[in-house]
Amino acid sequence: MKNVKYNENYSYEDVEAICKFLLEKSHYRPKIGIICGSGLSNLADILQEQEVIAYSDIPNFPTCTVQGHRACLVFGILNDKPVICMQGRFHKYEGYSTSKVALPARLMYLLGVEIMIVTNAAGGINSDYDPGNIMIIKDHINFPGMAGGSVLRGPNDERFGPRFPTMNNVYNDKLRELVKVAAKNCGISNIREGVYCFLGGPSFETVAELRFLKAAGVDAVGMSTVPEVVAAGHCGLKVCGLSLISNKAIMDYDTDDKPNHEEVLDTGKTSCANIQSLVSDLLRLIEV
Ligand SMILES: O=P(O)(O)O[C@@H]1C[C@H](O)[C@@H](CO)O1
Ligand SMILES: Nc1nc2[nH]cnc2c(=O)[nH]1
Repeated sequence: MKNVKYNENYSYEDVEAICKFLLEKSHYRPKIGIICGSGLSNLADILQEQEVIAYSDIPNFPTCTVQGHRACLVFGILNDKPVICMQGRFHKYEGYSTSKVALPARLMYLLGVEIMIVTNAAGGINSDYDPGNIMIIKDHINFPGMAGGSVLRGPNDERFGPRFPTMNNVYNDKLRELVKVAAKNCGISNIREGVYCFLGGPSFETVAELRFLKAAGVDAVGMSTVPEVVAAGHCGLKVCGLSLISNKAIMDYDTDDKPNHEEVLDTGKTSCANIQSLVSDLLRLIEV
């Protein structure tokens, strides 16, 4: 087991100190931030003129404990735009405090990022979805948030955003349309658009839970993203969310199939090239 500190709280000043460290280390002033989901760390490979900083070299920065998350920050250029890419996120189920899970979005905000592109691996609940499909997140269901476990729970620091932020259009409609254009440009036909549901994990869902989610209108289920998106929406970032459908949710009792993290990582390996072209063309289309 790594010697991981789970519970520290990250105040505005703590995030500011990390931001200052990075701005001193790097000459980049990123306008776009990317978070890589499980098995999708290679997404950062599309950045040119890279400056890579390991999370462990950043004072007071959390680490990653989940396989498939590389724990590096990569600065670089993509289609003439300065970008920061996080190879590895912090999940609530790892035991991290809410302010640690919110850190990537808040750090991006203080660095001057305007658009956050967040990716994840998710289980496909919609019966039309297959592994390898890419789902543009149109909206989310924040299960822990609906039950009092919001990433914004606790004292509100107005310097990040208001006490009661709206989540309408948090997955920015113009960005969603641009992703569709980018998918066409790249010849990616297996693009979908749907609702992502965030559950606490780390156990995968039971059949009964999956049937419940399907009845509630969920298209894909995962264990991340929403806390980052809520924190990003809180501080006014525009968000684009992409789920790689890594496995089909198992909705039947009469099967020996089981979801597993290896399958999730394998789909990431085989589908990362599609996400790379999609994000690359999206950045060409975005104006910042
Ligand atoms: O970080 P993401 O949401 O991409 O990772 C998913 C959810 C769990 O962390 C893991 C399960 O295989 O993949
Ligand atoms: N909760 C959940 N997260 C996932 N991440 C990748 N696949 C899955 C899944 O089937 N369920």
